[in-house]
Amino acid sequence: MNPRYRRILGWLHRWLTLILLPLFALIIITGAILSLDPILDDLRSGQAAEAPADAATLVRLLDQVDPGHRVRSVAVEEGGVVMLEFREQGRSQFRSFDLDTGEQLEQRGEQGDFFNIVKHLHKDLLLGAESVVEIATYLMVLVMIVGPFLAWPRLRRTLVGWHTLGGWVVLPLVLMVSVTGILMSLHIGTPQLPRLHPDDPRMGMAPAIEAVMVTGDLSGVREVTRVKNSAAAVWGVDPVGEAVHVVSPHGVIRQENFPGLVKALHEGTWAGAWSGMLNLLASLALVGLMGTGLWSWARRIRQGRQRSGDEGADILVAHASQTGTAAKLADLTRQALQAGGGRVLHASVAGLSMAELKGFRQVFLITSTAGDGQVPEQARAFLKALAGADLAGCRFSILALGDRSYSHFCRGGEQLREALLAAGGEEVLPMVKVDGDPAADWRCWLDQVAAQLDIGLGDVAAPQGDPSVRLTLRERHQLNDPADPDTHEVWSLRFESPEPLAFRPGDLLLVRPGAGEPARPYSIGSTPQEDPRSLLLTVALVSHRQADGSQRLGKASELLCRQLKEGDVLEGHLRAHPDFNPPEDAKRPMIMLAAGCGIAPFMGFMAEQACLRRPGPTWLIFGNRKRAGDFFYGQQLEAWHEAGYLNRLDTAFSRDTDGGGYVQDRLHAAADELMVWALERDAVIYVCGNAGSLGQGVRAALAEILAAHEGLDEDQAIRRLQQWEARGKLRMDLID
Ligand SMILES: Cc1cc2nc3c(=O)[nH]c(=O)nc-3n(C[C@H](O)[C@H](O)[C@H](O)COP(=O)(O)O)c2cc1C
Repeated sequence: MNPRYRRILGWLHRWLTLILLPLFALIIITGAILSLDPILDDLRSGQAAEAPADAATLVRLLDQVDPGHRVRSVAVEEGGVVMLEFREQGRSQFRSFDLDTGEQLEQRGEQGDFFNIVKHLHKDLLLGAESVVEIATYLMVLVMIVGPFLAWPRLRRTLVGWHTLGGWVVLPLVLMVSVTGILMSLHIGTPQLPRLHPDDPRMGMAPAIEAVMVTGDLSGVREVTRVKNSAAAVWGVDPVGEAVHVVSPHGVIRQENFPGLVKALHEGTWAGAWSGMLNLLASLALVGLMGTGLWSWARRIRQGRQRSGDEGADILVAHASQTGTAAKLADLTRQALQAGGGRVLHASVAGLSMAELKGFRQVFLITSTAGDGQVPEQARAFLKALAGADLAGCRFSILALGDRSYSHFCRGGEQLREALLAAGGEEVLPMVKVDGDPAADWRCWLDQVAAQLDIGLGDVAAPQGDPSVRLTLRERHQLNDPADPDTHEVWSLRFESPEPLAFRPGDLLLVRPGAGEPARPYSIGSTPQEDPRSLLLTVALVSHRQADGSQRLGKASELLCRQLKEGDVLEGHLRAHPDFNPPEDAKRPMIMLAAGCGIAPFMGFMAEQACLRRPGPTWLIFGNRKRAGDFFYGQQLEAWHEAGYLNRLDTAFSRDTDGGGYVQDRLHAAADELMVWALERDAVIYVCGNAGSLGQGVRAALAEILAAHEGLDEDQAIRRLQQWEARGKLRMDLID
């Protein structure tokens, strides 16, 4: 379906239910209670007699036992027994009598008033507001009809899966109950009753039967019930056959169709207890559908909002981090300030709105610099939003992490500072720039922060530095086809450490190609679960075209791909990258989107998956140029797929005819499935590859798919993605 229409329908389905929830719930729950009436009726009445009672004998019995005309209903049962319902002090009393002798046989009490009150609540909210109930019922039917347009029924063991399948299965039943309610309110399919007045005297049961005997030649009676307070319906046999006569002070009308299929369907009386149970089932199904729908909606909102810290905090510690250092320091800052008595919230800038920023007494921002003097990927949208923002009154301080060996030292921090000042923010502490290991500078800055806030510090945990490692190159092989000039030169390298290492797949090995050279991070694509001494790297040879047309190779990648020989030793540092490790919850599904050497960390994710037999499902979309020339680790990936460790494997080879295009094209092609994984199963989406092509393409594709699926406009979808990023549901490890 056209995404726009689907968006509108999804919006209607959700918001009508949310807005009218109390009304819907009241109508449905009272309906469920009322559907118990025919069930209880069936249980409390004995077997209906095959032969009707002689009308004259029944009148005689009624005259004898009900001279005051207090009986509300009469039912003729097997064995010459007549059950009469008396009304006494607002309660129903059921008494059975022998038809011939008039002797009383049995007596039972019943909460008659209860059903009456519930019925009125159901019909007019006890306020005479019939039209409100009618309109709510129309809208409820609209919500029901829209449901099936939003998703096909498929067996999926998720909350929304059950909601969708359940909605399809019970649709005819719930429509029957609600549409018949509407028809009744429109008097369609209901019998023509005599015109009754509110002050009409109430017809006694015996006079009603007598009236039908006179006008309709009634011979036998099966049942007499009350109609609209004053009239009575006499069910019996006349010369034409089985008949119902409605008797009022205005006369007798023989009914062909009483109470009519519509009413019988709505009230569940067309097949006694069975039809009542069907109606009860419909009501319970509606309660279940509302419950599952609301729960999944609330869960999605929660998914987007999670942050760590205090509710109603007045101090914000925000981070903008590429490889996790700033995030770790920001969390330690939060802990220290909280322990000192501050009410502190820690969040990534990715999920922060401008309005929110102004709500804090003070904002402390820890940011690193990435790429070639850029803000980290997760801060790009934030930086853009600052451009048009009014942050007058927002008091901020920045700790900028960096490395002097890069040409734009701490440029990321500088850019954010300039943008905050331009938006009217007030800088409280002068910006501190950190070169390399941030532990000591951060500790000094933290003291300044505490002094500025005038709060003490609790126990301050020292941030762990990056441990150094000595690795021996054991094996290196080229992943792309060297004979194909269309492919990039990419190598797979296996290193060995003399002692076991503590790391996780997705952590980084920092490699400094020479003294004074900046360190370059490489994702680790192996798992200590398989071998804690072994590190797998996937490295693309970087080459820049210089002004004179010659090629210059990236120093770190040249060292790894060309200069290092098998058996050579490499010194480096291990850096934890908690934002890009497999999810802590082993059952949580992972969606891995990789382009080119972006496959690097996922080899480790998958190795761990296979080693630990992790139960969470996995889905990899790998993109490159040519299947024949650069399907990196293709055999291994297919083997994992066949063995069931990789549940779904999609490929996109952009230069092959029918190769599947780009990763984002595969996302669009599998949009429905993607939403099931992301929204219903709460999968984590990992993206690794080039920032420009893969990063932007995937971001745009996810926003479009989310917008169409969730009924969001473009801005809302982008904001939702930012929230996903802020809480680690969408994790990007991109290279400029
Ligand atoms: C790929 C890469 C590019 C970097 N570019 C710069 C830079 O241009 N200027 C700078 O001062 N620091 C640069 N750094 C250093 C980081 O800002 C620094 O290591 C910081 O502690 C990382 O923090 P994070 O883990 O929170 O991203 C770069 C680091 C990496 C890995």
